Amino acid sequence: MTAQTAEQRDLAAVIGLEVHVQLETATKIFCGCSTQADDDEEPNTRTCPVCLGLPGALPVLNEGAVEAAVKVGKALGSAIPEETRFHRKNYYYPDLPKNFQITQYDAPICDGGSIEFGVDGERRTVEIERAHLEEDPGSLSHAGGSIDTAEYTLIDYNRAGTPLMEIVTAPDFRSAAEARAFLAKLTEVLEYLGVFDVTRNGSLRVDANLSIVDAEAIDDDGSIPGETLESANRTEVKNISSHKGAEKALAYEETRQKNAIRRGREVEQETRHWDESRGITVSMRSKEAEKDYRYFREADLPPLRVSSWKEEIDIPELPDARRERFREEYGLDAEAAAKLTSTKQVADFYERITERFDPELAATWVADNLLGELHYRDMAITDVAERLDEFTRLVELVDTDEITVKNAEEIVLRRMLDDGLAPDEIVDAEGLGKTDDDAVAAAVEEAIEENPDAVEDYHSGEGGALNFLVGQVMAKTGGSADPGTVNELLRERLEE
Ligand SMILES: Nc1ncnc2c1ncn2[C@@H]1O[C@H](COP(=O)(O)OP(=O)(O)OP(=O)(O)O)[C@@H](O)[C@H]1O
Ligand SMILES: [Mg+2]
Ligand SMILES: [Mg+2]
Repeated sequence: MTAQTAEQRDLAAVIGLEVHVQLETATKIFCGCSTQADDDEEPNTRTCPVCLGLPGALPVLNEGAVEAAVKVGKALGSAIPEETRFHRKNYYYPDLPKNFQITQYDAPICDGGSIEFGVDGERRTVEIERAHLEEDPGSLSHAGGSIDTAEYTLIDYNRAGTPLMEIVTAPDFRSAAEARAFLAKLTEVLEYLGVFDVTRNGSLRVDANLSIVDAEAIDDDGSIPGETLESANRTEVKNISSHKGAEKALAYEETRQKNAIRRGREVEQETRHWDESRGITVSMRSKEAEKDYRYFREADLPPLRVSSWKEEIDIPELPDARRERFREEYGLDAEAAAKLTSTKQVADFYERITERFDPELAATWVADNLLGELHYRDMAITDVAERLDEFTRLVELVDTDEITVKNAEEIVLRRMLDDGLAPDEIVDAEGLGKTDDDAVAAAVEEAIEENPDAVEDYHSGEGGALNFLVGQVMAKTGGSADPGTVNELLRERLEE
């Protein structure tokens, strides 16, 4: 093809993701070392002969990791085969002192599946090719921060042996934005399953694959023939640690590869590195082929049968289903249902509140007031999950008309979060208890007596007079009367 025709070609990006997620277990996948890092821990202290790969040390599979993997498989709709096996993937790199990684190859624990997600107001489904269990390697820190310029590198094996799942998608994405929306959905599902902690540093790492094909090669239903996919040279950007990073790296690769093709150059099939600070991908090495890894069976681990056990492993209601149920059962609109199911903890909190109150009142208090105030303070629902009773009491104070909505929102809720006080303490301290009816009626009488001019203005039809009188009554009651009631009482009294 000449450069001329290359320029005229209509090109499309093809993207597939390999997502590595750390599974939340107490101990590592093949030994008893803890997976929980202390903030101030020293490197290479949470280790033992197994995760250091010392000769003769034998792995023992962690049941908790298998259970978490089965949950992931059930959520993805994967087939979970009768028998699954472990393999050694051989490579020489200091993050794995054994010089091989225990992983899965031809019999992964999860086979196939799919995930549905929304992007730009549309629903998309992406196929999952497989999801397998493996051990996390150690972590490397490159002096100066960048792998391609560092003078030396330090190794920490505390992470080595953390249970990982590699979830591999089909090359079904057509844009970087789609890939990012998928990652958000996947994270949400994993969090609902309770097998994953998104706040943990490095708990999700993405390898992003991208190639460019002729737009004509894409069938009407959006699928791409296998031979087109195979013949397209793809790059794999390794080890991206955020959703946003994955989107940016893919957008960069798309532009870079399209430019190369339009200039008549061939794209190298290679592994690249995402340089976050420079916002570019850089070449690391040519892409290793499967044969380079010399996969063979891990003889130290027997084949694993989960066939009967897997039936006993339950998963919770997943985000889409819960969203739908919230709309039907509680009559919420799409926006409120989405907010209230954004995490499992928020949804659980909301459902506890609805046990006591009208679902709409509960929705306003959780979705608008509570989440809004939490967000403003950089807090999460998990920071208040233990104060459910206090929050229930706050809604009750409003529901039974003991305090005004305004005071509840602007004083009580805010002080609950800022000062950690209980609602009744705040009501007492601030004198927010609504003045009783007699006191309000007395204040109305006083206001009318003291302001004959305003009363006259009211009768001659001046609109502002009533508001003025309401203001007087509110001042007399120290702001604790309900403005609506005051308004009504004044009107009745003036029309007598
Ligand atoms: N033409 C293509 N363009 C973009 N992505 C592709 C293309 N063909 C395959 N892919 C994607 O590349 C990824 C391949 O992942 P897989 O784990 O199977 O192999 P690998 O990357 O060769 O191995 P490794 O796990 O050692 O990195 C999948 O997500 C797949 O969708
Ligand atoms: Mg892979
Ligand atoms: Mg790969």
